[in-house]
Order: sequence, then structure tokens, then C-alpha cells
Amino acid sequence: MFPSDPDVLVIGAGCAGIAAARELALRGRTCVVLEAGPRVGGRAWTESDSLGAPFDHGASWLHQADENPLTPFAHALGLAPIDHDRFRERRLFAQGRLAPREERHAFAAAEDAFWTAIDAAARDGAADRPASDAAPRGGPWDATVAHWEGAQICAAELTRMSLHDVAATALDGPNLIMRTGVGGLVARLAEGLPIRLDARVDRLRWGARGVSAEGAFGSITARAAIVTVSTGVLAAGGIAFDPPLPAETQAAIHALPLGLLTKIAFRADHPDAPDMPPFVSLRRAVEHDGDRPMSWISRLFGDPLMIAFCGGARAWEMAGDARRAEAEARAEAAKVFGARAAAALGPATVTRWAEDPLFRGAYSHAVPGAQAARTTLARPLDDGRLCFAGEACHPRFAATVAGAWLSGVEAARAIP
Ligand SMILES: Cc1cc2nc3c(=O)[nH]c(=O)nc-3n(C[C@H](O)[C@H](O)[C@H](O)COP(=O)(O)OP(=O)(O)OC[C@H]3O[C@@H](n4cnc5c(N)ncnc54)[C@H](O)[C@@H]3O)c2cc1C
Repeated sequence: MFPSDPDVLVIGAGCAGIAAARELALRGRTCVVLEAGPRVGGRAWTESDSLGAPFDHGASWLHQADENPLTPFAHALGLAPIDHDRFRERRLFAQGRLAPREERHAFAAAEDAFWTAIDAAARDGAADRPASDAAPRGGPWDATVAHWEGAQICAAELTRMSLHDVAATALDGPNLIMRTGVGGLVARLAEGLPIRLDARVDRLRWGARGVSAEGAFGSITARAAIVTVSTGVLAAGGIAFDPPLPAETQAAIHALPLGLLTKIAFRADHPDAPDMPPFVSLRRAVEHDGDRPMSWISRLFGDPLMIAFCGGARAWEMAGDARRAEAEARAEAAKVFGARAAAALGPATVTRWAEDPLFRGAYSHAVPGAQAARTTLARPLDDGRLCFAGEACHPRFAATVAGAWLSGVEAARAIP
């Protein structure tokens, strides 16, 4: 199944690696994908076992579905994706009831004002600065919206993010979900590819004679390599490059740190469990828990799951301590939905993206002043013998499966 003398090595079998391998095959190139973990998909991972219903540890939505390269695959494979935005209006719930119309409109207006201010500031020609500098302040919803768009969506505080990068990577349009999860879709797309699991690359030697990957599996050489591991892994020295990477590539890696988004998923099939559409009462949570609330989703596709999302600094504070994360989510559920509903929550699964040495976080953001870092990282080295791909490398769809996929395709095309 694995070519003994491949043209290209692909490091990592997440979305970017799978896209690269498929594109290489289309172009008549042989490749071997070396994946350190025991499964494909990387940060697109849907698990069915622990909670008895599909649970996306990582990606759940195909954002901006009309431009998302994975949308046609989801349809072609018959996965019946549905438009999640039909719930958008109803995201402001409290105690299972729809928030008053004026509250919903106030939240939507504050969201629009936020993006209008970010876009205007990014276009004003001034030097890059933290996105927080441009965010509206003082209005009753401004702190909630800033927390929502920053920590809960971008997985980091706006103070740590490049204004230009936030503006360039903002997504709009339909968000699709599917019962198989995004992980199920990506696993289907990996079928039949030459992927070697449990093959962690520790060292990559690159130069005029080709590229050699070394690890406990041995050594394998090809004419070129596409490295798709996260910037968290790269920054932590997860792969030793010999010779070292150019200074500007290293600087780009460090300018694209991973934020953190932790999900705490509860089995909730007791009759007292809250039964609500997604995006529950950020506003109520702000009132109860200060300015760093979790947001909640429940009963997607009717499954008995309630999932708390916790992003940014609060998620980093809880990293490595699943018990604390679960306890904080239960306490917040009690305040937001009531004690009976919280008591009805069953066992929990807490995601571990920060602790896992194969990821070291959720997805990337550019630090202020580093809006060009994604393009720098995506630039092929050594006449295309060494390329980087992955969500961090896409200047438009960064932080998403779409960006990872597109960057994998582009890297495969850059191989001479
Ligand atoms: C909680 C969470 C929620 C998200 N929600 C969404 C969402 O709703 N929609 C969306 O579009 N995106 C979402 N994302 C982001 C999306 O999942 C990622 O952008 C995308 O999956 C990244 O793909 P990738 O191929 O760039 O990297 P990865 O998926 O990280 O793939 C890299 C692979 O490299 C492997 N690897 C690491 N080190 C080595 C090594 N030394 N040798 C060999 N292999 C190695 C890893 O095991 C991994 O499989 C979410 C992510 C998280 C964590």
C-alpha cells in the first residue's frame, strides 16, 4: 500500500495532509503520509463512543459553506449537511425560553457594529494593531460581543490578535453541520490514501538531495515534503529541522500561536435536562459569570448532548484539569439554566487539545503586527522541496478546515 520510493512525504493526516495527498494523486505523484497519531483527521475528529452520540472534539461547522471546498464533498457523499444558521435568531435563550425580541436585536446590532468597526479600522491604512483597539466600547453589549468574537470564536482575546488578520479571515455566510460531524466527512476523504499511522516524525533533513523523515518508524526519503503539523507543534520543536528553518519561517511560526477552545460535552438524556436550540444565553451567562462566559449548544440532531464551549484565557487556565473544566461548566449550567437542569447533566467528556503534544492548542491567530505571517509560512522553501501547509498557512480561511484543505491543495501544486 505504501510506495517504497515516494515522490513526496506528507507529514500529518489532518485536513491539510489529506487534501495534499489527494491532490498529489490527481497529479500523478506518489506520496506517503506519515501521521504520528492512531487516527486520521487531526483537529477534525468526531467520536461516537464515550457519550453515545457523535461528538466533534474539534471542527463542527463548515463555515462560509458557499465557498468552502468541503461543502461539495459533504453533498456528494450523501452526508446531508444542514444550515445551522436557521438557529441564529434563537441564540439568546434563557431558562429555555427565547430572549425578548429587543434583546435579540440589540445583540445582533452590536455584532454588526463590531464588524463594521473592525473592517473600517483595517481599511484606514494605519499600521496593524490589536483588534481590541478597534472594537466598539461602552455599549451594553460590547463586552459580550468582544468576548464572543474573540475568545469563543477566535479562541483568543482580541488584545492578542492582529486587527488585519481578524478582518481578513472573518467569515460570513451559511454554516453547515452534519450528523457524521466534520470528522466523519474528513475520515471518508482519507479512505484509500497511503497513510501510515503511529509514525511520528522527529527529524526532517532537507536539502538538494531530497528530504528524509526520521522517527521510531525508521527513515524514509523523497524528493520533497509537505509539513502540515500545527504551528503549536512547530513552535514547541516537535520536529527538528536539519538544517534549521530560515529565520523568517521561524518568526512566522512564532507569530501564529494557537488559541484554545475547550468543549465540555455532557450526556443529557434525563427529562429534566434543558432542551434548547444552540447558542444559549451568552447574555445571561455574562450577568451570572462576569465577562468570560461559556456558550452552550444542545441537542444537535436531537442527540442527548449538551456542550459547553470555553475559549481563550479561561480555557488555558483550565487546560490539563478536566475535573475543574467539568465542575465550572456544571456550575455555570446551574446558574444559567437552573439547578434542576444542571443536576440532570450526565457524564462529561472534556477535550484535550492543549495537552496533546500532537496539537498544543486549537487553531491559530496572528499576533498584532504579524498579518503577513500566514503568507510567509506558506511560501515554499528550497524551490518547493519543503512546503508548509495547514490552517495557519491560509490568509483567508485560516483557523478552519477550509483553510487547511485549500493550503494542502496549494502546497501539493507548488511541488515542482
Ligand atoms: C475545538 C475546536 C473547534 C473547531 N471548530 C471548527 C469549526 O467548527 N469549523 C472549522 O472549519 N474549523 C474548526 N476548527 C479548526 C479546524 O479543526 C482546524 O483548522 C483544522 O482541522 C486543522 O487541520 P490541519 O490539517 O491544518 O492540522 P491538524 O488537524 O492538526 O493535522 C496535523 C496532523 O499532524 C499530526 N502530527 C503532529 N505532529 C506530528 C509529527 N511529529 N509527525 C507526524 N504527524 C504529526 C497530528 O496528529 C495531526 O493529525 C476547530 C478546532 C478545534 C480544536
